[in-house]
Amino acid sequence: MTNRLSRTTQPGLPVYPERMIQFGEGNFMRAFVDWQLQQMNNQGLFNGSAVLVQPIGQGLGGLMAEQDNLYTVLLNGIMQEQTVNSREIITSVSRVINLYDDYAAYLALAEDDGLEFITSNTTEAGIAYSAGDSLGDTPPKSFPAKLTALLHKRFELGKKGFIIIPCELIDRNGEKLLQIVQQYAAEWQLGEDFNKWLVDENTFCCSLVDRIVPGYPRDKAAQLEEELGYKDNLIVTAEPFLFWVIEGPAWLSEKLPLAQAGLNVVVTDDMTPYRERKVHLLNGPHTAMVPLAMMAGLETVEDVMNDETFFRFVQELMNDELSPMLDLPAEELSSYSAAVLERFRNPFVRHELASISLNSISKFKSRLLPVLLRYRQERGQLPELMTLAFAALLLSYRGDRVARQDGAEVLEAFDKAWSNPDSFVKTILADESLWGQDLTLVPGLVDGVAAKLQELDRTDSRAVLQQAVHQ
Ligand SMILES: NC(=O)c1ccc[n+]([C@@H]2O[C@H](COP(=O)([O-])OP(=O)(O)OC[C@H]3O[C@@H](n4cnc5c(N)ncnc54)[C@H](O)[C@@H]3O)[C@@H](O)[C@H]2O)c1
Ligand SMILES: O=P(O)(O)OC[C@@H](O)[C@@H](O)[C@H](O)[C@H](O)CO
Repeated sequence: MTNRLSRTTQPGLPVYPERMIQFGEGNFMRAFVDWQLQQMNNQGLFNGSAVLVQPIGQGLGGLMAEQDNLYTVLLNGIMQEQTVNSREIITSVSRVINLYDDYAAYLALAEDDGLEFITSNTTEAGIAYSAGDSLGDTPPKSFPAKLTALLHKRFELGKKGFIIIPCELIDRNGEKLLQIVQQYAAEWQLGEDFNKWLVDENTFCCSLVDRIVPGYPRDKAAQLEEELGYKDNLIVTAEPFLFWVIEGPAWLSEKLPLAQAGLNVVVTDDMTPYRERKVHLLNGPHTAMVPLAMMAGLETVEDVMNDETFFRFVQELMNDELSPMLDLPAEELSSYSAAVLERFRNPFVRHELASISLNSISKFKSRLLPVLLRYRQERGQLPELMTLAFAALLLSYRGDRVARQDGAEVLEAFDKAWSNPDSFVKTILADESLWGQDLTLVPGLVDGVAAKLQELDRTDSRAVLQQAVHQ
């Protein structure tokens, strides 16, 4: 029986003053932001830790406390053809506040002049307005309302504002967060002076994060415990690759010297091209491969990459259909695509297709649909592989071949449309609540998707793919 990871079983680990408030204690943030704080601390460039705020009642705060807020990050993968297998005990988290248990401790963060930064990842669902929240709630329900309460307390104390960098994977996340905070400020009548302080004294940045973080290595936990010599219930596995684009003022690079620490971080005044490249060339292929591969019985991204037919599908999708539609230099797109393929091929992390499949309809809408529509518009024909992936997605939402994971309203819309198979494609493509527009108006789309869907339903996805890709 090995000892649990703690400051007692691992004496002598450094302690840093709190400089960042971080909403979200999930796997991603601990392997991304906190891992980067650690790298800066290791080089004596930051000397700071993050105090984590658990944004919903259920979370990892209890487990973190049991381990004195320590955990191990394992980086496994191949980077620039070199194998990376590293492990590190992360000491850059000071504590986790569960604001449902101790709201006073949360609000007290406003008093600490040492705290300069706020980061967050509350999933795509987190940056949202929730009607009914009020300043007196302990706590308010939504993340932006919780943040507004903290900022208001800070303002009342006459202190300086924060540099706020949300990491949620939604477009223009910093602007959206500020907008909702302003909405609460208006609703709660916090006054003109607060509104002015909010904008003048705080810096809301938009950001884009990129690192594949499969999380806790359930299948290898026992073996790792033996290798590490301690038990750690919060191990996070991640790929070595990382990229963080922060749209913000140039001086931020000095305040938060991530790039100086050798980390792949860009501070820019326009993150748009980076966002499009990542969302369409990494997340897009992820979402496209999921229904086709799951219907063929594959389980992980690595399985897809090791299967010749599926690999060709991914490669041709990226090279022939996605890249030509992106407004970036061809060279940059091809080197990014090559890096993505290398990351997908990572033999050390088990990235489950089922986990990527969560909320696939909204993912298709943002990751693939805009490119499909642009292709149709510019080339006067449908992109074959994207159309095939779209058909496979719609078929997979019949629910009889692979498990569906999506919101109740989405599943209801599909069940209703599938109740009449003859008109299914037309009904579902007409549903503006799913796609933000009536897709039956796109010339040829209903027939194109319906033909592929029938083909997939008649045979199997591998056979259909074999016809579609260039052998
Ligand atoms: N895992 C990856 O490879 C990866 C990579 C890039 C981005 N992301 C994004 O990061 C997010 C979190 O991923 P993870 O792997 O850390 O998951 P996780 O389940 O480990 O953590 C989820 C975190 O989000 C919080 N949360 C969940 N629902 C919320 C809500 N409604 N309001 C406020 N907070 C909420 C939880 O408290 C927790 O801190 C996802 O949305 C994902 O898109 C993940
Ligand atoms: O995390 P999700 O569920 O939004 O999407 C699944 C993957 O596409 C995603 O996690 C990528 O691996 C990640 O965005 C890489 O940075």
